[in-house]
Amino acid sequence: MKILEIKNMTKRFGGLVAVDDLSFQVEKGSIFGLIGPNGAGKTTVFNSITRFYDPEEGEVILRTQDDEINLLNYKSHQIANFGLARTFQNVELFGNMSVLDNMLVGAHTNIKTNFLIEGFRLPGFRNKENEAKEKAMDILGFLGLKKLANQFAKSQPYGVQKLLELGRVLMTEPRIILLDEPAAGMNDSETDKLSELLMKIRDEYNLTIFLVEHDMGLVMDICDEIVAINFGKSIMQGTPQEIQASPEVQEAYLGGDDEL
Ligand SMILES: Nc1ncnc2c1ncn2[C@@H]1O[C@H](COP(=O)(O)OP(=O)(O)OP(=O)(O)O)[C@@H](O)[C@H]1O
Repeated sequence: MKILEIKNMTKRFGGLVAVDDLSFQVEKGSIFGLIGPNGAGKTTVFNSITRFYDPEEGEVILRTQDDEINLLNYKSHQIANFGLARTFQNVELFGNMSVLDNMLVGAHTNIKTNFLIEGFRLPGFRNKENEAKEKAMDILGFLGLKKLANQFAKSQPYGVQKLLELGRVLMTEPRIILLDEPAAGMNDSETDKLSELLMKIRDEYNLTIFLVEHDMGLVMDICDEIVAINFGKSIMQGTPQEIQASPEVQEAYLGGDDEL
C-alpha cells in the first residue's frame, strides 16, 4: 500500500518554481529517501508535505487502511493527529528541561483528557501521565538513553540530542516519520549507528520513514526506494541501485557540491 502519495505538487516563490509538477509515492513500511543536488527543492517538498508551506497546486495523500486524507486541506498543527511526525534540520529541543520531560512534550498530542481531569489533576490525568512516563522510559531504553533521563537536554552531546529528537517523535505514535537531514553534523561512526537505529525503529515501531539526506552513504545503505529530483522535478524513482546507475541522476549531480 502507498502510505503517502504526492500528486502534481507545484510550489512557487514569486517567479521561481521551487517544486514543479512533482509526483511520487512512498510504500508503507519502507525507508524512503528524497535526494537531489543543492537547491533542487528537497526542503520545499518536505515543508509542503508537513504544511509549513502552502503549495499552489497538487495533493498530498496520506492513506490508512480505511481512509485517504489530503493533507493540503489541513494546517500544520493538525498533521500530527493523522500520524505524520517530523524532525527538523537543526535540533529543536527544550534545553532547560530534562531528557525525560522533552519526551513528555512529545506525548502531549496523544494525551487526550478533558480539561476538568487535566486542570484539577484528577486520577485520570495522573494515570495518563504515568503511562506516558512509562512509554517515554521504554523509548529512551530502546534508544540507549535511559540513564540520561533526568539530565538537562542542553548538556547532552549533539548526537544524543538528535536521538532525543527522534525519541520525542516516537512518543506521538506516528505512522510515518519525516526526517530532515538526520545525519547532518554527525561523524562517520555516528552515521553508521544512526543507519542501524533507523532500520531498527522501522521494524520495532512498524512505521514508514521518509528522509531527506545529503549523506549518500546512509541513503544508499538503508533506503528501499529513492526519488531523485532536480529543479523541483522528478528525475526518477527507484531502488538505490537503479538510482546510482542512472545517467540522468549522475548528470544532475555533476558540477554540484554534492556527490552521488
Ligand atoms: N522561502 C523561500 N523564498 C524564496 N525562495 C526559496 C525559499 N525557500 C527555498 N527557495 C528557493 O527554492 C529553491 C529550492 O530550495 P530548497 O531549499 O527546497 O532546496 P534543497 O534541495 O532543500 O537545497 P539544499 O540541499 O541546499 O538544502 C532554491 O532555488 C531556493 O533558493
